[in-house]
Amino acid sequence: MSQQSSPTVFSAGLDIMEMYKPKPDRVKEFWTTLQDVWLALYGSSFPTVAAINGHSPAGGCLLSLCCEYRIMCPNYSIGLNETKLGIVAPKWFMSSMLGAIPYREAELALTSGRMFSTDEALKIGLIDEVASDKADAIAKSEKFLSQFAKIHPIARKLTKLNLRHSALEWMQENKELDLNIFISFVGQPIVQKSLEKYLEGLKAKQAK
Ligand SMILES: CC/C=C\C/C=C\C/C=C\CCC/C=C/C(=O)SCCNC(=O)CCNC(=O)[C@H](O)C(C)(C)COP(=O)(O)OP(=O)(O)OC[C@H]1O[C@@H](n2cnc3c(N)ncnc32)[C@H](O)[C@@H]1OP(=O)(O)O
Repeated sequence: MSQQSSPTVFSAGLDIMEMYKPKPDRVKEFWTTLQDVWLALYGSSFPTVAAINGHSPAGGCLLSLCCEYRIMCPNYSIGLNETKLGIVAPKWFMSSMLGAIPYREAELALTSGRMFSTDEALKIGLIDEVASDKADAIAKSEKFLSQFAKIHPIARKLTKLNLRHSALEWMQENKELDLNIFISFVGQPIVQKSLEKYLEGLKAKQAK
C-alpha cells in the first residue's frame, strides 16, 4: 500500500474539517467508512505492506499499522498524534499500535501524541525498514511479500487472522457503540475548541 496525496504526505490522517463542527448528516458515514476501511485492511487475509513515502500522522499512521510490515522513506514523521489535537485515539487505533510496538513505548507515544522521525520509528519498531526512496520502498515491499511464496497460504492466513481475531471481533460487535462514542466525544464544546486551536496552528504554520 503506497499513497501519494502530495509529494511529501503519505496521508495527513482524517479530514479534521469532518470533525470540526461536524455535520450530522455526514458524521455517521464518515466514521463508519473509517471503521470499514480498518476492518478490511487490518482483517485482510492477504499479506500487506505499507510503503510510507511521506508524513503519516494519526489516521495515516493507522492505515500503515493495519499492514503487517512498514517500510518508510527518510526524513518524514509518523505517529498517533491525537492528543495534540485534544482528541483521543480510539481503542482500535491503540490496539493497532500495540501490534507493532511494546506497551511502554505505546503508552508514552499515545499520551504525548508523539510524532517519530523515520529513524526514531525504526528504533522503536513502529516501522520495520527504511528505504532510500519510493522505488526502493516498493522493491523492499516486494521482497517482503515474496517470502510468503514458500509458506502455505492457508496456514499463513489463519495465523494472521487468529493473531488479530480479538481486535477484529471487538470492532464487529461494537461498531455502533464506537460510532456513538465518537459522535458524543467530538460534539463536546471543549473538543471543538481544541480542534479549532489546532486548525489555527496549521494555518499559522502555512502562512509563515
Ligand atoms: C473518552 C474517549 C474515548 C475514546 C475516543 C472517542 C472518540 C475518538 C475521537 C476522535 C478520534 C479521531 C481520530 C483522528 C484521527 C486523525 O487522523 S486526526 C488528523 C491528524 N492529522 C494531523 O494532525 C495532520 C496535520 N497536518 C500536518 O501536520 C501537515 O499539514 C502535514 C505534515 C500533513 C503536511 O504539511 P505541509 O505539506 O506543510 O502542508 P500544510 O501544513 O501547509 O497543509 C496544507 C493544507 O492542508 C490542511 N490540512 C493538513 N492536514 C489536514 C487534515 N488532517 N485535515 C484537514 N486539513 C488538513 C492544512 O490546514 C492546509 O490547509 P489550507 O490552508 O491549504 O486550506
